[in-house]
Amino acid sequence: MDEVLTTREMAEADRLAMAGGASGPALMDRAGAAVADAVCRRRPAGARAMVVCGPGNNGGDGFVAARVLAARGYRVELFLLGSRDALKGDAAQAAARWSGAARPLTEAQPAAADVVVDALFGAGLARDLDGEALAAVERINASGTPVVAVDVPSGLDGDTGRVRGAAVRASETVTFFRLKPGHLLYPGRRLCGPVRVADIGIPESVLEAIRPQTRRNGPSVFGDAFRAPDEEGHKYGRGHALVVSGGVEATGAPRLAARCALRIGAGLVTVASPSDALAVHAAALTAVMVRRADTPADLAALLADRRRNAVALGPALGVGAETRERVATALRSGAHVVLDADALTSFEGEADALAGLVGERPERGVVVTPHTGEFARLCRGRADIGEAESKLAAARAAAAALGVVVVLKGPDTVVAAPDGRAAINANGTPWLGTAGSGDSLTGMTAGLLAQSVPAYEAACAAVWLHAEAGARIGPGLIAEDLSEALPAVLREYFAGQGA
Ligand SMILES: NC(=O)C1=CN([C@@H]2O[C@H](COP(=O)(O)OP(=O)(O)OC[C@H]3O[C@@H](n4cnc5c(N)ncnc54)[C@H](OP(=O)(O)O)[C@@H]3O)[C@@H](O)[C@H]2O)[C@@H](O)CC1
Ligand SMILES: Nc1ncnc2c1ncn2[C@@H]1O[C@H](COP(=O)(O)OP(=O)(O)O)[C@@H](O)[C@H]1O
Ligand SMILES: [K+]
Repeated sequence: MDEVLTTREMAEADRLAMAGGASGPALMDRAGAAVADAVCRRRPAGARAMVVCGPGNNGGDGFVAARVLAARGYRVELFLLGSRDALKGDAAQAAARWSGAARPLTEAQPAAADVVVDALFGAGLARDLDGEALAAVERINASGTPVVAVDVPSGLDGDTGRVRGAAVRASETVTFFRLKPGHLLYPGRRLCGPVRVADIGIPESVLEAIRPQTRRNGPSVFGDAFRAPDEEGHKYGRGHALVVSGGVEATGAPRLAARCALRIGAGLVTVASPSDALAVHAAALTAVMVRRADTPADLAALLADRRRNAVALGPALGVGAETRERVATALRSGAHVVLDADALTSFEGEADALAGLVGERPERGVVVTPHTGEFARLCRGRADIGEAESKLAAARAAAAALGVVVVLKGPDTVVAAPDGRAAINANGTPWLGTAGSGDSLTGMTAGLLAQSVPAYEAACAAVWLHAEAGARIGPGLIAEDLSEALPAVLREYFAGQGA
């Protein structure tokens, strides 16, 4: 159920279902009935339901919902953008079975209704709203009346999560068969409200032909790759993560990362520290080890020991030539690499230089974990990435250009692999927006890479487990809590695998 379909893929699912014997009107009937069910959960029979319909099949779903609601005793008024005669195909058939009036959309007064069904535009939204449609959306949003949106809130682009001119602010959304990217990407996610995915009779088997490349992030994405340790295993079988520290005034971030790397299961974790910070780290760390590394050559010497199989650089490391050299050293070693924060900003506007270094050792995993600001700096000058139509498209383009797994962070973190796979995360909490939260994610990623989880799955697992830990703590969360919340999160995760 975690596949996410683009509007084009959804149309293909529809086509394949019909080629396999499903009928268009039957699909539309189930879609409209699912919308009516949502209205019934919200308001009792007898309530005033206003259905606003557009000129395509989204409007067709609205006609079905109107018919079902009227039959269940609701007082239904239906308003249509355009004329009834202009409706085509399944929508025309659905309209023919609606015995009530279809009044002009300009007359719709949503403030007078108990609930609005928004069936103006769905997957077929082709341009920014204007004129009558725009005015109707503005009236709906000003009314304060609860809204059940059909497929997507009208005006929301289902592929990008962006608003085209204006969009309905829905109380809930009923979509069909699978989620679309716009339900998960902001601002779309907020405009949808809770999203219900209705089964309308499209068989699962259509997915084998469509092979969707996008998923909602969760254990279905990474569960096969991240398993509990083997019964007869030992710490050396769970890898050794190295976290590179900056100077004495910047030791907290790498320590947060190191602790998370250990908590998520790396067998050993070492902080590589410059001399001036050694004593600070030594005093603050117990299970995590400390080794001296003043120069990039020192780092290279530590990484020459191939048992140190994952390295994280960036948190509080400082921006500049020295950090670039450390990044180059890490990328030339045999270790898997996570780059965050200053490690990425040190390549500001030079994504190609970073891609060149990555390309020297294509066999090992590299994950970058920028927030939006770091991403924009790194990709400055790359119009193909900067002007991408969505966060999802931008992360994918960057992953392909850099040859790395990109974790583009935020409330709707996107993880993208160079081969086109992508996952959108949705289990977080705004309480994660706190100092050191990203450093913790970097550490979790390194800890999973150390355990030989492949880069894409490691990134997806780290993002999901980090968000899960954050959501469990919620109000009052500080970054130190994240590592401490992991044991309970991991226990449940492994229990879910039957481990
Ligand atoms: N696929 C499936 O499996 C199933 C799909 N189902 C349903 O079908 C929906 C998709 O239907 P759809 O393709 O007919 O598109 P839809 O969203 O109704 O809009 C197209 C119409 O709007 C118009 N229009 C567009 N933008 C506009 C604008 N800014 N301002 C004004 N007009 C604008 C556009 O006009 P045109 O661009 O041609 O001028 C055209 O007339 C989908 O969301 C789901 O609800 C379900 O029944 C279950 C099975
Ligand atoms: N509103 C939010 N909802 C969910 N997750 C969030 C939200 N804001 C931030 N986060 C998450 O918190 C982390 C913040 O990372 P970052 O900005 O690098 O923090 P820092 O640099 O302080 O460590 C990221 O994993 C991000 O996805
Ligand atoms: K809609």
